[in-house]
Order: sequence, then C-alpha cells, then structure tokens
Amino acid sequence: MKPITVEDMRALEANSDYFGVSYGELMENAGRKAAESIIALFKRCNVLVVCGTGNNGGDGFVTARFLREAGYGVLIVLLGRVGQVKEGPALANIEIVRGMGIPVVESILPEEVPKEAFDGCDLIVDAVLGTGFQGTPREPARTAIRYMNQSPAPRVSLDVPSGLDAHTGECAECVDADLVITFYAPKKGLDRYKVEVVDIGIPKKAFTHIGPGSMVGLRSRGDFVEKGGGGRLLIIGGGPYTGAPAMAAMAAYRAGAEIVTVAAPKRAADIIASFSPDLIVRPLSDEDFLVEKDVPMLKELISRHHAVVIGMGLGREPETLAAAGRIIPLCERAVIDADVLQTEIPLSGIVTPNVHEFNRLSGETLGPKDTAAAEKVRKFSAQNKVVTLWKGSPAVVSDGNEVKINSTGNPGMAVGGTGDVLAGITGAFYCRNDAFKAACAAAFISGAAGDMAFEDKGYGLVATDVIHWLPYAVKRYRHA
Ligand SMILES: NC(=O)C1=CN([C@@H]2O[C@H](COP(=O)(O)OP(=O)(O)OC[C@H]3O[C@@H](n4cnc5c(N)ncnc54)[C@H](O)[C@@H]3O)[C@@H](O)[C@H]2O)[C@H](O)CC1
Ligand SMILES: [K+]
Repeated sequence: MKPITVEDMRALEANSDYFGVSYGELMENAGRKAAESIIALFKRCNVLVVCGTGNNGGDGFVTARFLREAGYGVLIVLLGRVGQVKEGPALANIEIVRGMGIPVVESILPEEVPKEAFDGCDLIVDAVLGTGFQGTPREPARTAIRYMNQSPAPRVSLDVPSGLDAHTGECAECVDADLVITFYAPKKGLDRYKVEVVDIGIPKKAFTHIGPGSMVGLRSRGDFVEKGGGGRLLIIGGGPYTGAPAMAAMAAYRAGAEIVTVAAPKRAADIIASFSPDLIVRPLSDEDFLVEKDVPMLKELISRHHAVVIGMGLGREPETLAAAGRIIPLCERAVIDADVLQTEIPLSGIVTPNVHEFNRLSGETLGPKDTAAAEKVRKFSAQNKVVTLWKGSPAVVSDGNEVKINSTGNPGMAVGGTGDVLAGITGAFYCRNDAFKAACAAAFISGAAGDMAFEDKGYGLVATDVIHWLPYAVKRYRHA
C-alpha cells in the first residue's frame, strides 16, 4: 500500500467521525487490533506500555486494557501528567485503565522516567508519539526513546515508531521497533521496518462522500499573515444581471478570500458597487454586456489575482461568449460558471454546471437525483481535463479520476443565487488550493451553510442567508 500522508489520514478520521464511526471507536479499534496482534506474537508476559499524552498514547491505553484482560502483566509509563492527556478518547481511556487498577507511572522530567521498568519487562509497547509528532523529540519523550532502545525487550510501536516524523518519513532519533502496527495504511518512512497494517473500521462513506475531511488542510485567509495571502479573486460577471456577481463576490469574502474584485460592464458595475462597500468593482467598457474590447483590461486584472470566476450574470450575447472564449485561456485558475458554460467555450480549471448546463455541455440527459451522475461527471471531467462540480442533489465532484458525492445541502437551497454563492466559494478556495480540493471543500461548506440557513429559515431561505451562515460553517468544520 502507498503511504498515506498525515493530512489525508486526518481527513479520513474527520470523515469517519462525521459519517458515524467516532474518533473514540477508531481508537478502540486501533488498540484492540494492536493487542490482538501482540497476543498472537508474544505469549503472556510482563508488558511495559509507554504512552504519550496525545491520541497515540490513547491507542496505548486501549492496547494496555486488552492485554490486561488477556492476562498479561501491564505497567503504563505516562510521559506527562494524567491531567495533560488530550481531551476526548485518550483522556477517557486513561481514566478507564486507572479504574481497572492498571498502574500508571507519571513522568514529566527525564530523571523521573523509570529506567528499571524498561530493563525489567518482557515486551515494550511504544505509544509515545504518532502522526502528531514533528521535528525532534523533546523531553521526556527523548529519554523514553533511548530507554526503549537500550532495553533487551522487543519493541512494538503503534502507528509509527516514536520519533519518526510521519510528514517526512525522517527520523533523527526514533524507536528501533521490531514491529510497527500501523492503522489503516502505512505512513512515510516505515519501509525499513517490519510493518503490520490493521484496519480500524473507517466507514466506506468516509472515502466516497465529501465530509469535514475536505476542510482538513484547506489553506485560506487564516493561514497567511501577509495581506492578500488569503487569496485575491477576480469575478468577471454581470451585464444583463447584477445580483449574481455580487452574491458570488460576497460569498467569496465570507469563505476566506482576502481581496475580491468584480469586473463588470459599466452600467452593471455601478449597480454592483452599490450592493456593498466590501466590493471592489472595476467597470469595463460602457456597453450593456461584456465585449471583446474589454479583453485587454481584463488581461491586466487577471494577472493581479490568484483565481478568476467567470460567468454569472454575463448573459449570452454572441460577442460576450466570444470575449469569454478569449479570456478563459488567459486564466491559470478559472472557475467557469453559468452563462459561459457553452459547448463552444474552451473549458479549464473548475466548471460548476447545474444539471441543465451539464446536459447541454456533455450531451447527457441526467436528472438532478440521477444515480448515474457520478460516472457521467467523472467521464466528462476526464475527457475535458477539468474538475467538475456538478450541482445535482447531491452534488458530485470529480477530477476525472476520483469522484466524491457531497453530503450537505437541502431542497431549501433550490432558490436563485445559491449557484452564484457556490461558484464564489469555489473561487475563494481555488486561490490557494488545488482544483479538486477547492471544489470538494466548496461543495461541502456551501451545503453546510445552506443547512444552517435551512435550520434558521426553512424554505424561506434565500441565497444571501447562505452567505450569512458561511463563516459559521467554516468555523465549525475548519480543522486546525
Ligand atoms: N490513524 C487513525 O485513524 C487513528 C489514529 N489515532 C492515533 O492518533 C495518533 C495521532 O494523535 P495526535 O494526538 O495527533 O498526536 P500524537 O499522539 O501522535 O503526538 C502528539 C503528542 O506528542 C507531543 N509532541 C508533538 N511533537 C513533539 C516533539 N517534538 N517532542 C515531544 N513531544 C511532541 C504533543 O504535545 C502531543 O502530546 C496517530 O498516530 C494514531 O496513533 C487514533 O487514536 C486512532 C485512529
Ligand atoms: K508510536
């Protein structure tokens, strides 16, 4: 199996918790499976379980419990105080093992780590550091790693040998594990160890559906200190219509873009600017719709933004479509939406068709709930080398290889403007993330905000309510 990155592992865990198998159950499964492997390999003996204060330590507490119940002698050395153990399943499990009377020796300082326990046991379980570790081991982990390596007892590491940085596979000073029992999939740097991969019961939906995992590792405004780091987005829209680009722009701000510029034909620009002082509006030529003579100015604007959203409210005048056909190839990161989703337009980046627009583009005849949508969207994405965010119910996202089904949203969102909001969010995320990640996260968070809006207003919700709830949805699902 290919090693899984720490970020992808965290995303799977977040989806697992969201789709029904909680972090606690994952830890229980991890610890139980580790104990079963150990019991199969080592007859009853005295086991030292060395635990950190994070979830890797949590796995150690569960492993200790199962070994004790199987008649093994168990001693836990905790590298910290019980009060420092991570909130959640790890803390719950240290309380359980203490309640069972399993001795727990707390060591804060290096000199408090009981070397005699390492030398006097028959087997060591290393549950000090897992995928949450980076850099070089600080004390007392460092001393514990040394004592484990100096002990004559065999060493079994949980998930990764403590001291191995699973982000890079590097290991300055790590446990010389005789066996690594790793969860769900190998991590980077395990190729030089004897490894056993154990399944911990992550549900299928965690892989097939878009959940909070789509927000794990999403780079947005909060991650950047320099101004404009959160992403500069250009929205090319408006003409016959003015609300659509304004909604897309406001949604982009609420999703974390730092600068959002709306470029629209003069008359529309003046109206859009009146919607909100937040909007930076650049009027194009004095025509009622986008025309080819606007291209030079747009070329300059495109070069000053990370991503472009083009389409909503432009209308379908032949000259507008011709101009769009010249503009899109100028964009490194384009979200192509609504009016310009026409067969003669060159597609790239991310396309965000509703069901009708997709059928027009692909020649398919899908209905909004069509179960065949996933494969049709994947095929279309592969043929056109784009990421497609198909706005069915549920939404489907594909990059031509992977296909994900969205898990948020509700029928109340079938109201004008929610597509513009979704395209704005997609553009905001696309400024700083790859296309597939941006589209998945946008589908998820737009639907999550829409669910909050539905909770609040039922079928009376309108697109601006989704914009209102966006920051709350981002805050709720934004994994640090
Ligand atoms: N993969 C799964 O589905 C499951 C994984 N689990 C286990 O959880 C760990 C990851 O846990 P996490 O809380 O993120 O971090 P760790 O326990 O690995 O380590 C954090 C712990 O270590 C301290 N720390 C961080 N850096 C250093 C350092 N340089 N020196 C010393 N100490 C450091 C930090 O302060 C924390 O206390 C994963 O590996 C699995 O074992 C789930 O429990 C089960 C499902
Ligand atoms: K470990």
